[in-house]
Amino acid sequence: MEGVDYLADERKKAEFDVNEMKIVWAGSRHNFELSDRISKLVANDPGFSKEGRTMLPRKELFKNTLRKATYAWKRIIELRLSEEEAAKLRHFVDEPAFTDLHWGMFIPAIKGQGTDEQQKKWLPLAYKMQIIGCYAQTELGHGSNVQGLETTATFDPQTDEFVIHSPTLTSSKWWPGGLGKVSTHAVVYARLITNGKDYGINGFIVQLRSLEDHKPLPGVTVGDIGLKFGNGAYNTMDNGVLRFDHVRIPRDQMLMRVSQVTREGKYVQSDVPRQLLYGTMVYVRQTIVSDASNALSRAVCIATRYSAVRRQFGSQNGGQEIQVIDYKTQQNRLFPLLASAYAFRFVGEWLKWLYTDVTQRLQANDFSTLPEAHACTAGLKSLTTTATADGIEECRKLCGGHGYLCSSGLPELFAVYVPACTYEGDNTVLLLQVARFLMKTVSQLGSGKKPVGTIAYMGRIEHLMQCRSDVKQAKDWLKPSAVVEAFEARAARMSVACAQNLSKFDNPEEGFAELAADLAEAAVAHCQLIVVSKFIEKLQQDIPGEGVKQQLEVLCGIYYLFLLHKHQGDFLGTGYITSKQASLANDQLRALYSQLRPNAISLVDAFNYTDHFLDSILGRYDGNVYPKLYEAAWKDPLNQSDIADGFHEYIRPLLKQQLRTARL
Ligand SMILES: CCCCCCCC/C=C\CCCCCCCCCCCCCC(=O)SCCNC(=O)CCNC(=O)[C@H](O)C(C)(C)COP(=O)(O)OP(=O)(O)OC[C@H]1O[C@@H](n2cnc3c(N)ncnc32)[C@H](O)[C@@H]1OP(=O)(O)O
Ligand SMILES: Cc1cc2nc3c(=O)[nH]c(=O)nc-3n(C[C@H](O)[C@H](O)[C@H](O)COP(=O)(O)OP(=O)(O)OC[C@H]3O[C@@H](n4cnc5c(N)ncnc54)[C@H](O)[C@@H]3O)c2cc1C
Repeated sequence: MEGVDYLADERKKAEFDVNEMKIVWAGSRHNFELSDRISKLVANDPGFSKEGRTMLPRKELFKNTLRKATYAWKRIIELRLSEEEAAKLRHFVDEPAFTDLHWGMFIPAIKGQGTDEQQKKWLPLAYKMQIIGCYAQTELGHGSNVQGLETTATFDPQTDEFVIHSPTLTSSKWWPGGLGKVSTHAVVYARLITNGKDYGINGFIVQLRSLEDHKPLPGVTVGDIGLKFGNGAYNTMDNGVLRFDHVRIPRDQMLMRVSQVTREGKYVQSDVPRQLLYGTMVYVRQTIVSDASNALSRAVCIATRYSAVRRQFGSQNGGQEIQVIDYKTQQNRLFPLLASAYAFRFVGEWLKWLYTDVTQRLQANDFSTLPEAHACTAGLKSLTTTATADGIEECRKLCGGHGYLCSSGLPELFAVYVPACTYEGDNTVLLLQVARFLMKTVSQLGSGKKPVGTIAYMGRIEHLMQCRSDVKQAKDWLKPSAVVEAFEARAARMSVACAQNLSKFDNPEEGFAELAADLAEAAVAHCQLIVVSKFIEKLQQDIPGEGVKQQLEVLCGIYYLFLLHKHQGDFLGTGYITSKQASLANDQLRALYSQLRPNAISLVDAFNYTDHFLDSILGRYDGNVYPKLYEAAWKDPLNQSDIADGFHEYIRPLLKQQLRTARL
């Protein structure tokens, strides 16, 4: 029945002001109003329909994405949307496209690594989309190891040009999004060679295609790398392959903020750290952390609503069966994911602040916080994307068989999301960057250099190495100080243990390689401490709205107690807690599940997702799941006729043969 809210009873149970929670989730009233307005604008526009997307063959799917991206641009111009509104519109259109890389990496790379003059020349063209760009770093043979890239950019002083060349098959650029079929330009990362000397990697703006007929320019071989995981999903993106055969570009297309090559071919290093070459990656890793809460909350919204609709077992005297959300096992799988979505939201907000802060400092030539910004963006990108990808898959399982249908929205969400664990730095490789930062920090303790920011706790290392938890009863685990100390002591002890083991090796690099798995675990402990601390700090702010703060306290408790339970080996092994205290933590966790249960539906309503954005029959706002699943099945192309195509060729002969066999 249309118009009936099957989840109305659930919504009546809420013990907090959902509208105020929507504002907390959005980050501010302004953000809420912006998201609300733009998401509805997109949902109500048939030009952005998602109908049949997972059924389209690749060519049609891709063309449809081009149509949508162009239509989005048209609406952005017609409605005179600001940059912020335009980014929101692209977000709610919800289809990976070349525009993500144009706006998300090509433009930021020019902004971050181009001189003022270069920005003045290229940015207006890019802002008007008169050129379309991508970020071409990864090669067939090298992705994680940026210093290992093989493409060369050799300066020719005769002509004042760089010659861009792919010397080997493995030097072919491979993966850049938007490269295969759309981009006219790319920021290409190549080894800078001048006067016969190799100065390592630098960025260059290279035109790839004609702006007239879009044909690849002479010396450029470019195409799509082929079909990727999942139906629809990331196949809307033209991840590309690119080879250069001595392609010439003017010298001033080398991005020259970090280093320059003069007219005479002299290499000049600016007084900014070389690591700024990696700045675009830091920026994108930060946006990926913010985006993790979008993806996870979406999956959790679907699984929570469906868990309240779905009933199994326990019917008594002909009454209704039990809602699966009431099973403790379901809660133990679902509620920590709900809590994680909120936790990642807040740590994403904080990371955005950190990124803005480091950017302002860089502009004032203060590079002191760059290592911390790198460690935080790398570590949190790794932590949040791993948890989100695993969480989406868990949500699919939480929806039982129906979660496996594309109409649940979950398979496509997973297929689109899971490469986040790999792109912008493989998650293990990034954790090892955090571990290096931690080992450096431990090695400098006692040198007089005071650790600050997210590693300030290392400054209390003596206390953290010997303190013990003073939790005596389950509710003591609700005290922020008890929790923060537990996570600090665990992280500090794991780092110190790694440092002690490392010191046993004569060659530190050999030791690092041998102990890499332990180091990655220490990095995870450090990153989890950051997320827990930022959630607790959020709760120390003034949070208006009846019951809102209390719900966030419950979520925060679930987040850290679940982590404590899952990693209790670390907490017990480092000797900070006893097995009795671990068991009390688990008692408290169960109690928090019961407190959360009546609020579960309203907590996912607070994400304020439209049905268009969720694109899931199981996650519909009104909970009207079964009729809609039934209706959708009949839209499948296989159901266009009663008799399947292929019946006469394949099924009929088979049946005849069986008849003959039966007669024998
Ligand atoms: C694009 C997305 C945005 C779209 C936006 C559109 C709007 C939509 C609206 C909303 C936004 C939603 C956002 C969601 C995004 C989803 C879409 C994503 C699309 C996919 C994009 C994918 C793009 C890519 O994958 S690009 C390629 C990325 N490649 C990598 O990440 C490679 C990883 N490898 C490395 O980074 C390096 O090789 C390394 C760090 C592993 C090692 O580097 P190295 O060998 O040079 O270094 P060392 O280990 O020796 O370190 C030396 C020294 O440098 C320090 N360091 C290293 N890296 C950095 C850094 N980045 N910054 C600062 N410092 C760094 C390191 O710590 C060492 O320091 P020491 O002090 O110890 O010497
Ligand atoms: C969907 C998608 C979009 C992408 N978009 C772009 C783009 O727009 N532009 C671009 O330039 N690139 C892009 N990439 C490429 C991406 O950045 C790389 O794939 C990524 O950096 C990982 O590198 P890799 O593929 O070389 O992995 P590899 O390094 O080959 O990883 C393989 C395995 O080796 C392990 N490993 C590697 N090094 C180490 C180490 N030192 N210690 C321990 N383990 C290690 C990894 O953990 C992993 O398990 C994209 C990739 C994908 C999947």
